Amino acid sequence: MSSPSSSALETEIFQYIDLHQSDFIKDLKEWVAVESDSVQPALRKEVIRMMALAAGKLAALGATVNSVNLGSHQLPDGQHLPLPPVILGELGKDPQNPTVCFYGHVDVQPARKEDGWKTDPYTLTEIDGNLYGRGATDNKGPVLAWINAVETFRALKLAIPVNFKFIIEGMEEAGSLGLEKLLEEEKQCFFSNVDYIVISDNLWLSKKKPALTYGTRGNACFFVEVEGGDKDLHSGTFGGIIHEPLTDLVALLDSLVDPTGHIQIPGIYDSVAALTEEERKLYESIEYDLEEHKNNSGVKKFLYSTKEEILLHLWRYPSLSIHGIEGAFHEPGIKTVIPAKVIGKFSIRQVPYMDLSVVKQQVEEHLKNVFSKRNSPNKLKVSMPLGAKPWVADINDPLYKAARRAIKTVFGEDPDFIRDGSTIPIARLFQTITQKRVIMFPIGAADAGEHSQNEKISRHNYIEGTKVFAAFFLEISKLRGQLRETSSPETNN
Ligand SMILES: C[C@H](N)C(=O)N[C@@H](Cc1c[nH]cn1)C(=O)O
Ligand SMILES: [Zn+2]
Ligand SMILES: [Zn+2]
Repeated sequence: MSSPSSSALETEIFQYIDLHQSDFIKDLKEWVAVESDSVQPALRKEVIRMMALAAGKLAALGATVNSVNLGSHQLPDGQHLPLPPVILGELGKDPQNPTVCFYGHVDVQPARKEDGWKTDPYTLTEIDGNLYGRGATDNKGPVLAWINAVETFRALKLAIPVNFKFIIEGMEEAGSLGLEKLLEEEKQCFFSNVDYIVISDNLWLSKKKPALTYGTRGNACFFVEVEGGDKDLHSGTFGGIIHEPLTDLVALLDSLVDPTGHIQIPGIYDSVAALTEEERKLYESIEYDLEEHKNNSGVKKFLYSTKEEILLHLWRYPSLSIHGIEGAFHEPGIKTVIPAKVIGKFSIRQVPYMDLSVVKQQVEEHLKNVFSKRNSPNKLKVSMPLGAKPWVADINDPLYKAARRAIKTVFGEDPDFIRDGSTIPIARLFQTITQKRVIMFPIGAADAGEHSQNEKISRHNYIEGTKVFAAFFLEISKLRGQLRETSSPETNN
């Protein structure tokens, strides 16, 4: 065991991390090579293979690993698919030490080279200090950064100042299927001695300035199905004499949001929390480069032109996005067909205090109303296959202070305290079911390209991210006593 003074200890740890960069990148390359896409059923076996790889990595670290079988789930076509196991890992059981549980996911969004990737999405490739590959930031890189930090303590034979627990899943991108039930089952067991849950699955607001996240939006995902006859038809033979399902669907989708981004569903904004003066001030002090964000997105113009309006509309107002149409012809070239059945897919990112069941009812009523005015004989079906609630934390929590100090040590500046427009479905459930406080500690930069082509993590963010987690462990150990004294989390809306 080595017991140098705190800053000497940090130096020793950071030097080790710098010297082992290539090993850490090699591990990320191995993980990115697995096409663990949880969205496409045909790739489920790859997700399961990825879970085994992650379990092996934790076991090699010395952790006790339990891969919990979650059974199977049914797809809309009736097919049953096995759910990947959830990994529950544990390392260290010193009752004097705080216990921190890290949550992450190792499934990814779909990616194909033909979508416009510069490099093969499943071959981690370094170009100009950036490591390109699907899952590099979302979320394999951050999961490995946490593991690398633990590994560093072990390799240096340092006393680890915290007990670790890990919960790693493989269905986050598909809505964390099966995880809620597991939390219910484990709240008195695996989670009973956990002091905090840490998630590193979102982004900074800037390319360079680190951030800590204290809120995310929820997401209500909808399918709207319009069905005509039982088969596709020739548009020359039937075009002009029938009510076309896709025409109905386009009208329905068009009724959802106006060109200014305002959602057209009656009542949808009724429960949105009013903006407080304190909040507005917080927004004013955040460093945010609108032009940089625009460049990251590749679009020419945003719907709003000031920093405050943009942040408000990303973080604390709802938004509606249309994602796709199943059943519509989408290949290159011409096909003069009238599809028999089409399913529109859209989602509403919701915020406190919107209620998911009310949102569902408002959407259904609105779509039925628009549809009824078309006098179409086609069949309309509306469903909400996924509903995740928003999450908000208290930035005065001691763990946020510890994270802030770790960031200052590694990056030399204080973080921005931000919210995030995206959703981590399990965050809110961790709070409500396990009654544990959750902190979001991102290491990905704003230009990481999550869910997009050419997703990446910079070498800098991956390596400094590993250091910041190691520094965080040391900061957490200084909180001894404070963690359990504070009250349990508020169940925010
Ligand atoms: C922020 C996180 N990395 C992420 O990408 N989450 C997804 C989760 C989700 C929400 N609805 C369906 N899946 C997201 O925000 O889209
Ligand atoms: Zn993610
Ligand atoms: Zn994602």
